[in-house]
Amino acid sequence: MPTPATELLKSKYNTSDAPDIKASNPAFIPPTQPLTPGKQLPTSVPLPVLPAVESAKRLAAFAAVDRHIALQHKVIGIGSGSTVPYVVDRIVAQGFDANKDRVFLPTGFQSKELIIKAGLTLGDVDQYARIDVTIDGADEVDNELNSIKGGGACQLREKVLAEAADTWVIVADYRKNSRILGTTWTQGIPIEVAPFAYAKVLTNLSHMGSPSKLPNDRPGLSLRMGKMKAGPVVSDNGNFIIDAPFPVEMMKDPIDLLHRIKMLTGVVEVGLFCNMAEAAYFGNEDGTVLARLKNGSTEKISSVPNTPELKAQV
Ligand SMILES: O=C[C@H](O)[C@H](O)[C@H](O)COP(=O)(O)O
Repeated sequence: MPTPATELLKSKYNTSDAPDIKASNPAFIPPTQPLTPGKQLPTSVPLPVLPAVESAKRLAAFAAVDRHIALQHKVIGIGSGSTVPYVVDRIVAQGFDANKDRVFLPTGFQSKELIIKAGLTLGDVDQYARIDVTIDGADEVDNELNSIKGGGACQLREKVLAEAADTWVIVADYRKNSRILGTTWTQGIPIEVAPFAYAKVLTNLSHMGSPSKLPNDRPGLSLRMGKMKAGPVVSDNGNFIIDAPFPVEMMKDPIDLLHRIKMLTGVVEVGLFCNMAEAAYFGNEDGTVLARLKNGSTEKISSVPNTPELKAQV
């Protein structure tokens, strides 16, 4: 008996008993069935042309899926942020057969919606403690593949799905590629805290050296407040978020900083992800992708199959 999810998934792939969705979906990529590992998707796919930064995100996401999500991977973690929808698009493009026995675990409300809307099978990390691959975005990534995450307040679930994964991969655009964390993501390390403990943790962080003001009168250490909502941002887990910037000397050693912050009672999780990533993919404005690998090597991927030509992007 097919489940509603199977039916939705079938319809995504334009199988014989489903309506032709090509006309209504400009990002539709014809399924390759059966998909064989390493097989390239068909050419001449009508993907929409995107502004440069969005195009860079899409390139990174597509390259990461092509390299890290193979047929044998059945439990897949889907991260959060604006780059991740392209990850889901590329996974969907692997075809019905590739996806029908897979389960997808979200890192928050947004990715849960993405999984459901794509017609993929939703699971959770309490059912699948071991994940084959998790792909996620990041706010900034350094040379050692340490990253700042939590710009969207998802870092707790993101870290659980990163740790549970055999392979954790970062996707981002060129703006996130950095030498020292805190260079471009200046608003601070996102820290999820138990609501009743926030004032105590703010005091602790201040004593640790997080300034209350940044140059040019920008806000420093602070409780993250909602936009279009009176009061603080509340995470998917019902907690508050503190943004804590630190001086560059402290940011140079993110592992030490992570350990010190994590030890503060009331802290639930810290948006510093250290020594976790297998690889990071950065989409560039020129249509290439920079792959930075765990072993310290880098690779320039000069073209990603089935993406609009560079000339179409500029
Ligand atoms: O909490 C949010 C996450 O850590 C995101 O993965 C991160 O903020 C990056 O998001 P984006 O891809 O939109 O820059």
